[in-house]
Amino acid sequence: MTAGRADAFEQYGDWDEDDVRVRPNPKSNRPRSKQRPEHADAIPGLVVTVDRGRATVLVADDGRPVSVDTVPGLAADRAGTRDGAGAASERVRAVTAARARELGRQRIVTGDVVDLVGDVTGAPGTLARIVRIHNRKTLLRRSADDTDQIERVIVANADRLCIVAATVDPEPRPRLIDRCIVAALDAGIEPMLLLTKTDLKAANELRALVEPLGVPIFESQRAAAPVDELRSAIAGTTTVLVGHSGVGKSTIVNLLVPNAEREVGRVNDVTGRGRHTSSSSVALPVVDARGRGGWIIDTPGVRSFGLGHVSHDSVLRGFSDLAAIADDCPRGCTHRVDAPDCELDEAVRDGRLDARGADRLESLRRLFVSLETAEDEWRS
Ligand SMILES: Nc1nc2c(ncn2[C@@H]2O[C@H](COP(=O)(O)OP(=O)(O)OP(=O)(O)O)[C@@H](O)[C@H]2O)c(=O)[nH]1
Ligand SMILES: [Zn+2]
Repeated sequence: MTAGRADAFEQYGDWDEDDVRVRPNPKSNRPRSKQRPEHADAIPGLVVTVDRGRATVLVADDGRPVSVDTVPGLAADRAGTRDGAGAASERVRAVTAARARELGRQRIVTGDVVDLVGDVTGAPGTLARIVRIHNRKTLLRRSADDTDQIERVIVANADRLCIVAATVDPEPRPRLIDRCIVAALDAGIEPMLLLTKTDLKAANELRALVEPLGVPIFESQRAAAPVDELRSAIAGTTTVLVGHSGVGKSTIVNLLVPNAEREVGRVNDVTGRGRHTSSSSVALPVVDARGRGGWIIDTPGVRSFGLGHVSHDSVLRGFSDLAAIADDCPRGCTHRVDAPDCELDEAVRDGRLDARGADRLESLRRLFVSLETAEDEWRS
């Protein structure tokens, strides 16, 4: 690495991860275009999976960025129900790409919007180069464990995190659900909960735990999965699915995207590596009953959420009503149960927080605890 490249890395190597931090980040105001004046002919694409250094990038034939609006045509095409006569923006091809050297160590993840140069035809055996990663709206991250400050990026640009948990078999792990909620809130991603196997056991306990947080809850039974409701919830968004092995995540993905298996095979065909060979995250198009599109991102490799990178404040910010009250807390207040003169306790006493608000506070404090206790893992 030359000195110049090393400097460039010093300066920009981390900007993608800094990008979604809530605290002000002086770097983010720096113009990036100065560093990357070249590649004016680059075209944008959406990274749908990354496998051993090769990204599969969807590129629209009309050169416009692939968005949720592109999904209906794309899904119809892939399902074979359309003859390819869709609007221009719906014509999409998969391009295999590797990162260009100038990206330094910046990681490319599923959900990234990138700029491509080189052979972008997507023809078999071709390889394009990724020269830029667009600013990320959100970045779902985890630490390797709770003491680790180093963040691993999981998925970029997600709007929602759908936590899939079974009411039984495997036993639900409420602390793990909390951890997922915390990771989502920290990333500015809306959490939602999908409780499966409610035909085997009712969801009451888990509901009671999560409802005060205002997290939307869906229930699914063997013969009655809420496919339409989920598709509507996903429409217009990029929704990441996480869950312990065996909870029924694949079952749901296959219901939401009837050709998902084939898709996975097809995506991997593009990389020439066959199907079912990787545990990488994959973005799949979902269309709801009204024809609106969205993406789900299945994350088979995500087994844990180390929260070493998460602060109390970033969790509190997910609760704007409580955060507004906590503005009046004593300096350095931890807002925990034992915090002296916490304004949130005062608000319960003087009625600013009603019974529901008090429940919410209790749940928030439970989330704080998940920042302070050792990590739990999804391991079967
Ligand atoms: N009774 C019942 N069984 C379900 C339900 N959803 C899934 N299952 C069963 O649970 C088992 C696991 O389902 P999968 O969809 O493979 O679970 P997964 O979360 O993808 O697990 P991995 O494939 O190991 O990652 C299968 O035998 C499913 O048939 C449900 O709502 N009710
Ligand atoms: Zn406080």
